[in-house]
Amino acid sequence: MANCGEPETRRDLRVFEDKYELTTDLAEYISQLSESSVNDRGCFTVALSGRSLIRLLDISERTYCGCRKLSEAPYKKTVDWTKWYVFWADERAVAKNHVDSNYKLTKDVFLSKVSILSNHIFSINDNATVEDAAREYEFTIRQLVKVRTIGVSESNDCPKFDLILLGLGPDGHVASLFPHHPALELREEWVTYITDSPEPPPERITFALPVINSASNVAIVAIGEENAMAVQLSILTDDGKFDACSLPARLIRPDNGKLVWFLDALAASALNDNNGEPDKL
Ligand SMILES: O=C(O)[C@H](O)[C@@H](O)[C@H](O)[C@H](O)COP(=O)(O)O
Repeated sequence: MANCGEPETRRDLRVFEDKYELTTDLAEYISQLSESSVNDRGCFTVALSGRSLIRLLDISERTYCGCRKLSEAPYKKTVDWTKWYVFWADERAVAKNHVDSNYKLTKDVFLSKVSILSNHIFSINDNATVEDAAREYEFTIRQLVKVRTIGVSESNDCPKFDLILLGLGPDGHVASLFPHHPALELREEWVTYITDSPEPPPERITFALPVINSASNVAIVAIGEENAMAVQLSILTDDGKFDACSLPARLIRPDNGKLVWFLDALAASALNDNNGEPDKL
């Protein structure tokens, strides 16, 4: 069995009535981290995952009084977007204009609405093979660590992103790190690639675990009942009988950073089963 030990972690559990309240708090959380990173380091390095997490940044299908989005007031003016550096914690190996592209989704619903400098947005090379794209992406990140645009971990030479935003799959996958996948065991690579994703498309690049766990802040955002079991199994404490490789989200334990779970009530609905009342906002 792979070495999937589980060190203690600083974790904050935020549960919201619905995805609108979650979106509002997520926007404030990101805005505050941006401000503190820019004050401390002069820039803010953030890595995104795909799908519903990105859509939450620009939730619009229902006007909801009080729902604040990062791409709108007050943040549109208060966030120092020119200091942002944007990366992807995982990306599908498809063309940038392909419907499955996390870059395309992020550009359409978020990047096109805020003034982040285009040369501060680091997407993968969609003309390369998935293997070369992963290698090139790691090389780009290594260059930015050298000049300290991206910080470096105190405990290893890994990049220390200011924030890594992750979604959660019903099988407990985060980024493109899937249950029992050899990619979970990588310790030297910062960025790796897979060609057998159980979810389409099969070819993806993804940050390796040590990079995610070297971040200053990691947020896992999960909504909907379909994620309730994965949330419960990721958060509940147990006596180590649990093979954590079967649920990659359990392996998200920032070494010197902070983990925050953003959950709507449906995604948190199974937490009561084991641990009693979760923290409720
Ligand atoms: O590119 C991807 O597929 C994502 O980065 C992946 O890790 C996603 O975050 C989860 O699959 C959750 O996706 P949903 O939130 O849409 O269920």
